[in-house]
Amino acid sequence: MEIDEPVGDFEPSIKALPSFPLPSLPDAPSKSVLALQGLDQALIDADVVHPSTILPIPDAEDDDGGTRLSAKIRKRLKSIGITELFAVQTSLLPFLLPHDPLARRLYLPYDPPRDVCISAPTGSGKTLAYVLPIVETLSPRIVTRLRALVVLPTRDLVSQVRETFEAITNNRGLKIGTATGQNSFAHEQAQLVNNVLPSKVDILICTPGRLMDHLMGTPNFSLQHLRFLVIDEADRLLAQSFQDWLSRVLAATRPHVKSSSSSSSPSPHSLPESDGLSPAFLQRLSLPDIPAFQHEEKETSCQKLLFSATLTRDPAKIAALNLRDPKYFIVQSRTDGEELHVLENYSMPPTLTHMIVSNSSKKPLVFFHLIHRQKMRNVLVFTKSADSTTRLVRLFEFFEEARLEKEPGTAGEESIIARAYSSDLPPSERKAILDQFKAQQIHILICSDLISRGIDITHVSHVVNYDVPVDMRKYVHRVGRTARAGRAGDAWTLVEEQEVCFSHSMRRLY
Ligand SMILES: Nc1ncnc2c1ncn2[C@@H]1O[C@H](COP(=O)(O)OP(=O)(O)OP(=O)(O)O)[C@@H](O)[C@H]1O
Repeated sequence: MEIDEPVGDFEPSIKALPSFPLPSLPDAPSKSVLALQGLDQALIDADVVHPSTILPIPDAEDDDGGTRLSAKIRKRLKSIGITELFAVQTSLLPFLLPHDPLARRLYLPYDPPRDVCISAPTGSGKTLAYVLPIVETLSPRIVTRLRALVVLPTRDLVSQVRETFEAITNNRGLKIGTATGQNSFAHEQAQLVNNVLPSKVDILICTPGRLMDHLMGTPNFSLQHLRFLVIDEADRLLAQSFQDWLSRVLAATRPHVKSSSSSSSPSPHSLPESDGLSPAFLQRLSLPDIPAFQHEEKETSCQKLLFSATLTRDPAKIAALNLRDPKYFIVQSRTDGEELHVLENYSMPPTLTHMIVSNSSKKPLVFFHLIHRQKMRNVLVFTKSADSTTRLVRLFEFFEEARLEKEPGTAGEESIIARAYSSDLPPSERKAILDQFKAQQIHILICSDLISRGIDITHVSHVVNYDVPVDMRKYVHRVGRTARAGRAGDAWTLVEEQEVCFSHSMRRLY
């Protein structure tokens, strides 16, 4: 008989003993939870945008369609063939161009703007994502001050970004300058400042080395009015020291209040006499008659915008930037609950990638065969150095000559033209070669990593990694020269037998 079973009218006198659950291990945290541990909260709170997101730009004058762009800029975009905003632009524009006109002011000393980090695939339109808000915000300015500084790793990228700014401003209104060291220092100084007009440009696009030269050696060159500091290809620039360029630039955007006991005067170039002072820099003046100046805390209005397809997640490097309440945007496809994927991997366009294994002595022939077999034109080829670039061009020309001479049925066929693009060439020749490649007079451009980042040549339909890139980051930027702005493209990697393991493990990490 069971002890708690009622017998007749009697209630059981003994109840069953309570039972306790058997001990068990707690559930292991999910991979995505583990991946988030130790990460910056801002990164965890990132807005993840799907790459296929677009926003049409309406034709009507009085309807911005949610783009937050003025009718003038929308008209300008249409005239250069841009009819919709890409994913990175749809998320960044509303953030940088708030509805409230007060929040779009040039100076926001009491309510400074949040900094922004953007990770989006190669060719996804990051340049316009910062050019448009900068032009919109600065256009109403009355006097010219240096208000937007765009830092890029190479001269080629500086001229490319300048072209984009010029296409949007249509060479009217805002003044755009560049500083890359391509012209003499005195010439650049004369373009940027003079004694009457402290700044002759509203927007400066530059490389970090030349920026440092001007910061230290150009009188009246000041960053006190900066409203935007853009660091494009941020991971590469953050890895470069250049006389500690980043901390010096950041220091130049911030006022350092002079202590009343200090008798030292500011350095000649840090506080231009003839320039009007920005509100935050007013704190540096000792004005005994107006004590309020010293008590009101004003922050610099400079908003930092960091862009890359391979944005660093290294907390130490990000901390060095001293970001203000940063907002992250990540353009990447994911399904719900795939945070791990989002946070651990690089953003890549849907480029088709292939791998061919060959031994090193046959590599030039395999490459030659690949070009002909696939009937490739508009090809960008990456080698490991300027030397290998020159060698490969010679070999290719030699094979091509032999083919046209000896192979039956090639009579009258046009030769395939390959050219080297390397740091050994003078800038004017490099530009001429790039222009010929853009005009499709050169079919194959063979280069080292010099143009693996940022360069936008729309018709590149194939990328060949003749030499395996040293890491995944380089791989992403190289193959990102094709399949840009939603176009088709493919990438090939020639892997030597002894590199197969390395190549596989590198791509598995991706
Ligand atoms: N909304 C748009 N509509 C059509 N084309 C666009 C749009 N936005 C950008 N593009 C074009 O897409 C191409 C790639 O843009 P961009 O060079 O800004 O890419 P990116 O994201 O900076 O790439 P990378 O990481 O390689 O530097 C350019 O030719 C640009 O003109």
